[in-house]
Amino acid sequence: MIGFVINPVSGNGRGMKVWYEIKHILQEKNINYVESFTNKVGSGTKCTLDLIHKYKPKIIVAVGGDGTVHEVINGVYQADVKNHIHFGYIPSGSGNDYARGVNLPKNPMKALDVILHSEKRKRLDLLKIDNEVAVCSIGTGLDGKVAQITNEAKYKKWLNGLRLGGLAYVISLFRVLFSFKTSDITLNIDGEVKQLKKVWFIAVSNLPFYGGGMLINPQAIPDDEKAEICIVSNINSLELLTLFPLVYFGKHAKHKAVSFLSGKKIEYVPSHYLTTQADGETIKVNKYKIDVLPKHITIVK
Ligand SMILES: Nc1ncnc2c1ncn2[C@@H]1O[C@H](COP(=O)(O)OP(=O)(O)OP(=O)(O)O)[C@@H](O)[C@H]1O
Repeated sequence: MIGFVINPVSGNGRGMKVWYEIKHILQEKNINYVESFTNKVGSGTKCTLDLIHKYKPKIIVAVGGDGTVHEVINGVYQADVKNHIHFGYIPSGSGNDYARGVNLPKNPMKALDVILHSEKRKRLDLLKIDNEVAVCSIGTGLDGKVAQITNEAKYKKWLNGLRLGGLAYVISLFRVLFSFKTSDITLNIDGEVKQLKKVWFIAVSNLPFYGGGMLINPQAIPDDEKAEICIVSNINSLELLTLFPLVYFGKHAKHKAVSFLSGKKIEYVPSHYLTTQADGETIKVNKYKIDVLPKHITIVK
């Protein structure tokens, strides 16, 4: 049996249209499936847990955007089924950082084909912070604030409808950049401590992309049992603006304000509270402590 968790409002309503097309094919092919619809922010995790407990599906599929991927993966994580239930994905959002990062088709019908016919599986690491996991990235600072503003913004909806979801992050960046307060941070990676000054953000990645197509950590590999970390610090807002377009091409690496690190246990203490995003969803954090969970989820490829 295959379990589908559908976010009907993803991609400004595209999720529901995609689901109708998929459902039609599933019925035509006599595939054994169950469905569950998300009804508010965060409900994808509960939908996933309910489907797993009731039906024990072999594959659980998220139909939505990166936020839905995040919620369903958290459901699989909380159900503690490790690699016994496999994760599939049908994109109907607009960010597509997960699909891009693991090389899945962005076309929903081609993605369904993979779920129905592919025997290929891959085990991915996850990033854990407090009791939450992320599959793409966890970012603290400016990117967390940009994600928060974007998720609350009306323009995200209509830009998603035009499949220009990435542009919403650009608009939000301009909205927060000049009022954002950088932070001094004590960073501990696998026991090695660094003092960082005037940090804009720390982006911890399992997959290379975030924010709807920015190649923030080009070296990130999702099954190497470590995270890649990009830190931007010690520049002013105008310099940051010139750096920003380079991130889309992964060309920010040579800039003096950018440093890359990697590790398995990452802990940081900022001088003031900073907003955090996990896979683009704003999360509340008690402790800025990220652990890499090696090969913790199996995906359909
Ligand atoms: N029925 C619902 N009503 C309102 N919000 C919902 C509903 N179901 C899910 N959500 C929330 O919608 C948000 C966005 O979901 P998702 O990321 O899947 O779509 P998207 O934003 O269109 O895609 P992307 O993130 O790839 O651009 C998530 O925070 C999710 O919790």
